[in-house]
Amino acid sequence: RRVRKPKSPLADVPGPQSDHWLKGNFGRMFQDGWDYNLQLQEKYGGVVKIHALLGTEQLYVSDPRALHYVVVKEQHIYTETDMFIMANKLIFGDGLISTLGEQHKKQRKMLNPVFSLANMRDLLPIIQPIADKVSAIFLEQIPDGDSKEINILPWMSRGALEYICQAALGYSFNVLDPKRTSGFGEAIQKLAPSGLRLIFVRPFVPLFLRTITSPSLRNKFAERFPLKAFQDLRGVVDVLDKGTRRIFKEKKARMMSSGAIEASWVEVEGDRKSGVGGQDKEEGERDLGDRMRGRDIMSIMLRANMSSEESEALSDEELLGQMSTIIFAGFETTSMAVSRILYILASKPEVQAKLRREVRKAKQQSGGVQNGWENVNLGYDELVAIPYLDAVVRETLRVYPPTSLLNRTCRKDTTLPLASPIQSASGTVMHSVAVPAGTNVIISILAANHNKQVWGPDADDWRPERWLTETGERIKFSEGDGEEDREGRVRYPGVYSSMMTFLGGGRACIGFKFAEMEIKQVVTTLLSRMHFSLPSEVDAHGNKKTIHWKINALQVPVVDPPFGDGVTAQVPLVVRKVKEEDFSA
Ligand code: HEM
Repeated sequence: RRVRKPKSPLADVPGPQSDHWLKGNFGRMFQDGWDYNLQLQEKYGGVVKIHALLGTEQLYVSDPRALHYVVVKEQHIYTETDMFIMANKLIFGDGLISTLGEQHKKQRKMLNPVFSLANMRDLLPIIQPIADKVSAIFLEQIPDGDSKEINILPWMSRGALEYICQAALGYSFNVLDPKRTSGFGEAIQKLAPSGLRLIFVRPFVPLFLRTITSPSLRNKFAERFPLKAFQDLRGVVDVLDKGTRRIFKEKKARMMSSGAIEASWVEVEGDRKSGVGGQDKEEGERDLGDRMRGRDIMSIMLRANMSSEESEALSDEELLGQMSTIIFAGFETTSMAVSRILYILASKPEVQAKLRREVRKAKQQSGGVQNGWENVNLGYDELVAIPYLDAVVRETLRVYPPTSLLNRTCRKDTTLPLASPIQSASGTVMHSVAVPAGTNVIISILAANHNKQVWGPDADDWRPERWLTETGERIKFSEGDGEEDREGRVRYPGVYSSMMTFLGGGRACIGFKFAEMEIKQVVTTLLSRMHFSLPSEVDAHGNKKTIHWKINALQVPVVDPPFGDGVTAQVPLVVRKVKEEDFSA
């Protein structure tokens, strides 16, 4: 007699057939998967059954009410996957992205105020010179009265790294000067590629490490693990760990010796006064102690921790874990967003001109234009108050979210209610989906941000005006709960405006205000001085040089053959000094 295979608990959830015995549907989803991801939602609805690695089944979720359950209402049931937590612990130590439950909550409680508006206002003028430096690097390369094609991607990436290192650690690692970059700066730049190469093997690596309970034995195994990407990553992590530990020790010692924990900032005079650091400093590294005056995230965090109740304070290991976590989380995401905005502006000259006009107006109104309006540095409130800039940034982050897919594991049998019913595989109408414990859930930020029922029939179009009233004011949006609002529209539980780019709930992006501030500062600085356009090169067969944005695990912009190899990440744009006509194109 033939033994019947037991029916899968997800059997009735609609979804595509598997494409491959090993990769399931992951090949199409994670490699240049833009169309595939959007079609999944269009064809099957807000909850889709997909085939993951080795024939396992997962849920692919973009319905607003279902996502409200996953990230807010039942976030304790849908936790980060074991592999994610384990791999992050190995890489970053005890930071926010490596902890769960009460420990994670305690860390968030300590860290949320560190990213307050007041701290952002304080940080902005300190990091303005970075945008000025990037702008100077571009201008130096352009011959007088001419233009030049520049691959902006590495500069956006180096700029974002400098931003996050200065803001997080109060240190410069000179990454904008490739000849003098410190070992620490180089290590972080390698972190993203080796981390990404590991995405496909990550599910298996920690699985076997997890079975080893002794930490020292686990380390021994990790040391000998025969995979180059894994070993590269370990080398990078080692440099990161040593660097952050050293800086942490210096700051803590300074703070203890100054005894000014309660002060709004601690006056530090670098190595001279504290007598720590200095001797260990690496080539190409600069302590910004005097300029930062304790306003960097690590110092703010240390002060907050020292003055909090013992039961609420974090251990030194937990504080340290936050530093590499914040640097990693805030680096490639932001640089990809700025690159995407500049690419869009290059392809839409009329939008670029309008934005430049708005920026000029804001800078002129801000005053102090004796040295030229383009050199005026806007304060935090002035910068975030430019409605069109805000609309361009938000619309880019909505249509092209830098992280498009996230993973969770459901820990207890439960049910996902839906805002929009779906048709089951057997043809019935489903208003909710039963989710058995152990099911992996993919949160599709991309599909959520393109949901036509929420964003309208033109959801796929990049249209900044959707964020503005007819008179150009900013429309006010509130956080959603997956229910209908008074106008009958369902909203997502994103940190703001129904947008899932920064997620929502207890594990939402803690650095979203910082990210938006940085993006806006870089864009306004560059746009005030330069004009960007797409490459116009054409080969003998009439093929035009084009940039193609692949959606893999992260976004990867490449140049299609014959001009590029279709693999190497790059964004070549034609750059020249701004002219009067560039305000009215
Ligand atoms: C455009 C830029 C950014 C985007 C799109 C973005 C997006 C996200 C998303 C989707 C998550 C949730 C990840 C998950 O739960 O698996 C997240 C978490 C996080 N982000 Fe961001 N992020 C950005 C910039 C930043 C910056 C600049 C910082 C730091 C200054 C930062 C720090 C973090 C941290 C620490 C977490 C972990 C939060 C937690 O688990 O409690 N991010 N981010």
